[in-house]
Amino acid sequence: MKYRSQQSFTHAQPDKIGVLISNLGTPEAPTKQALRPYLKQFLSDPRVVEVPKVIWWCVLNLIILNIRPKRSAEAYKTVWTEDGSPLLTHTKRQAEALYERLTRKYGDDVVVEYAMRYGEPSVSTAVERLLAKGARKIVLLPLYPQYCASTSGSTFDALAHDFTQRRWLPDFRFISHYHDNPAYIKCMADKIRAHWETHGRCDKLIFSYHGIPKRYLTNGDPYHCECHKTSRLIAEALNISSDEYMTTFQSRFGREEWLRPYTDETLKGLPDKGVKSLQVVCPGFSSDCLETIEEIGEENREYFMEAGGERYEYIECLNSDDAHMDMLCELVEQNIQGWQVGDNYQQRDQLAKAIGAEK
Ligand SMILES: C=CC1=C(C)c2cc3[nH]c(cc4nc(cc5[nH]c(cc1n2)c(C)c5CCC(=O)O)C(CCC(=O)O)=C4C)c(C)c3C=C
Ligand SMILES: [Fe+2]
Ligand SMILES: [Fe+2]
Repeated sequence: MKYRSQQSFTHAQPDKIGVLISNLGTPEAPTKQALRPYLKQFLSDPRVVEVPKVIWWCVLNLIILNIRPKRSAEAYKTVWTEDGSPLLTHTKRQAEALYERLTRKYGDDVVVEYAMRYGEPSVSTAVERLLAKGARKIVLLPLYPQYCASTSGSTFDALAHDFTQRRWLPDFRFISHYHDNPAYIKCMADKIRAHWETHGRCDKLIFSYHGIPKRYLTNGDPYHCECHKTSRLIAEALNISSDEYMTTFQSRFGREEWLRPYTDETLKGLPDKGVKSLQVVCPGFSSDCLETIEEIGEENREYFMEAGGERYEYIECLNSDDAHMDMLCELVEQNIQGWQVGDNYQQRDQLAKAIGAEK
């Protein structure tokens, strides 16, 4: 059979709403062996690396996959916990917290799953779980506040690809971004304000976002603009002026030019300009992960202090903070408007009886 059927379907099954949250993905373990397949899957995605296929196949397989897994494994070792990868742990907790909130309001008419775009549980695994639980309407929420084709777009591709092999397509909704959602901006501003209340203020606040090749911006990706808009809105909510904060881009990969200013170069240069104390926050990451804990929390701290900085504080991501989970729950609710839960059940059951096809 070319198309997979809905194995679990019976006429007596009410329609449920399936909420699928996702994040980038992470290796199975902080080892060279586990990094290789993870990086291969990730960096083979044409949404991530937009380079002609044959050229990129050679670069990836002959160079990068022979060097990078060892280096990345060392970095992952520094953030790995007893529960595993921080990104996976936070995403799991977020799914649980979201489920708790949604079931409080909608009972068992709503089911929640989480997925990793690269690695496990994959988008297909999560979809299978949602369908098995009776989801007939699916809302996909990639946990990237700012839209980028390489992240949010790629997650959409994975979902769409999964359904190319299924007979029965549910109703879909896709939350492509929430970079200027007032509740998200408030969460970020409150998190920073709470940090100020316990630690006081520094000379500057740095908003550091994951970078992308500059070429993607010039080819029309809205990511750069959305990052700047997020920073501006958070700054407005905090009532700080444009000389009290900066937007920078981190995690450069490869040789081509990425979005500027680069976080590492900026931090190395600030002490000479008289900026001796910094607070750094990463509004583009909904969960702490390698790129925030190790790169911002450790590596960039060293750059700044070695260049003459005196005080450096990293402000954690929203993770599964109550305020963040309330905000994400509200976002999901806004996007399931008009979907009546369990609505088709009775009609379908009556129809099935009428045609004698009851199961
Ligand atoms: C938040 C949005 C992200 C964008 C945009 C993004 C783009 C992007 N990333 C790479 C290459 C790598 N990224 C890696 C890790 C990583 N990236 C994101 C998020 C975005 N990436 C996260 C959340 C993580 C951390 C995952 C974790 O397990 O904690 C890595 C792997 C680590 C390493 O070897 O450095 C690579 C490689 C490219 C090329 C890219 C281009 C658009
Ligand atoms: Fe990345
Ligand atoms: Fe990094």
